[in-house]
Amino acid sequence: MAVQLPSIFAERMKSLLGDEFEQFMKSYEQSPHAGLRVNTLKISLEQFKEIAPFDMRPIPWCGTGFYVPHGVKPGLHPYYHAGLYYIQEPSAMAPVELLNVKPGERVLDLCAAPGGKTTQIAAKLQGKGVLVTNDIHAERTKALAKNVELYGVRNAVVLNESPERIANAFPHYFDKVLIDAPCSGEGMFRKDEDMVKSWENHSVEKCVLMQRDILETAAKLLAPGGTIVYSTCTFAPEENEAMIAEFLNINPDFVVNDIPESAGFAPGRPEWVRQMLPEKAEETESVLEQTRGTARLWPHLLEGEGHYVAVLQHRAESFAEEDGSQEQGSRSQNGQAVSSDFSEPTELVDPFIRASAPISKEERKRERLMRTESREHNDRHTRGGKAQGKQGKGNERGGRKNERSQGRGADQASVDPGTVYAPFVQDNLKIELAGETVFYGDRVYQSSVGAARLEGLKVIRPGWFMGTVKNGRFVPSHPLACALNAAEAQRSVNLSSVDGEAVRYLKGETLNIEEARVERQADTAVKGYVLVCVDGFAAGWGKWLDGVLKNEYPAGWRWTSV
Ligand SMILES: C[S@@+](CC[C@H](N)C(=O)[O-])C[C@H]1O[C@@H](n2cnc3c(N)ncnc32)[C@H](O)[C@@H]1O
Repeated sequence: MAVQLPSIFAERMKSLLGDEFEQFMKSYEQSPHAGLRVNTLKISLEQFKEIAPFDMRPIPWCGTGFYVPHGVKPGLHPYYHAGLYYIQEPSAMAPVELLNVKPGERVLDLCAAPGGKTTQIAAKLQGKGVLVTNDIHAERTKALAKNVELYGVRNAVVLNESPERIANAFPHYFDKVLIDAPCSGEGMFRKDEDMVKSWENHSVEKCVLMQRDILETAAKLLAPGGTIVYSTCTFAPEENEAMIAEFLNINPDFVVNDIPESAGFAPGRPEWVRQMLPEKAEETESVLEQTRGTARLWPHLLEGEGHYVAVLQHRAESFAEEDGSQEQGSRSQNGQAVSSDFSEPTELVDPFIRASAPISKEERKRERLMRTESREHNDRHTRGGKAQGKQGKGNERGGRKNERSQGRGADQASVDPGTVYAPFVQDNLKIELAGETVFYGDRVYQSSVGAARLEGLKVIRPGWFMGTVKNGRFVPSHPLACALNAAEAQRSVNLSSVDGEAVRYLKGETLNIEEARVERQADTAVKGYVLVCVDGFAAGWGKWLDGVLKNEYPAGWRWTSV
């Protein structure tokens, strides 16, 4: 057997699985299955099947998921850099499928880094609605933000917060909440031997404490009638059926939505709670049987690693009974109008006035405050402010106090970002901006939730990062390019993935591109920012001048393999 399993773990599994144990152990002799999920924000499934550079076989529980053969390295293809797919363990695709996200909804991914499930949710939303994605570990939010950006997500807000603080800012706001909980990781032993090593440190007991808190807080974030999907990649009943039974016991306004036993999904095992945790079983007996409708994904019963998923449905009527009104609901919160649908375009004429919904007095005041701060901030820096705040350049903090602590380069011009952003959009893009334009110092974002809602939170990205004001000019960001398609840019150039040109661009090289190759309308000047595409899919910016395409692909993103 390739993987050395901890003996306590093996003994427990033997006692739980009985006759099935031998089959379970045999699964550890096989290699883990590799998968990818097509990013339908950038390419249709049909189109990807036509151009897929490797063999693929469908994953039964995820319409956009495919197994790839062992030895294939999808991360070493230009299409990966163009964000056409996300490399994801097949079982890990199940929770979002079961969350049943629809375009236009408000969705929270509470434990999200590095972002596999966030990018899956984003694809389901198709740019419509709100996606708030969060992780409590600051370091891990870097990968989360990068994946959100690489996959061309326009309507996401990335936070680095505790669930409790998010619940204060977004009470009963979300239609769907995903909790891909921190867990003891037993289901990943075959895929990642480090998980075996860290199993002792991430003891089941420790994880149970975190999961309990997170689940309880998720209930405060959910809108009446909403759905929570709770998932782990562990087998321990304490973290699975027992956790769900405890939640149902404390929250009688929730029920388990049964997951059909198809595609190799096996039912939850309430009897294991009775066997291993008799006190917990006694305390939760009235609801425990519901956990049979949750799902266990077993490595010996399907082609994927070990996972657990529970779908928890809130009964909307119980919310009205408890609160006496629906006022806290997702569509009318505290009298604040929040742009609820990111698909609603704002007028391009003045992208700084949100046209989608009437805004409250308080919100107007906050927006004025944000703009004033932005100006004050730039003024401070032109007078020689302190460079690079504690949070690091990639982080934003909502609100006055935090904005002050941010810090920007002292060389920034005191220009109002609005005066250079709008002309850039008009001259270089063919899109209607959705959501609210938000300024954080010299950085400009389009936000699906707006600035007021984020006040005081540790915000990594308040929205789609459009660009930065540098020396009085607007410089478009890489994430802006990633989320565009060729038709949305005034100028684009196409590079082929097979003749080496795309890889040279991804490595950061300057390319010679003759004028005729720059796609544009007859009346558009050829000189300027060009959206660089790989086989037609946006990968980054270049700046064209006199037959030379200056490479704007960011250093930290470059292709480093030979
Ligand atoms: C299983 S991983 C998430 C994987 C991710 N959903 C994906 O698909 O890529 C669990 C994550 O929960 C985060 N986490 C741990 N405790 C948390 C808490 N109290 N609140 C929010 N996130 C937490 C961890 O930092 C970790 O990144």
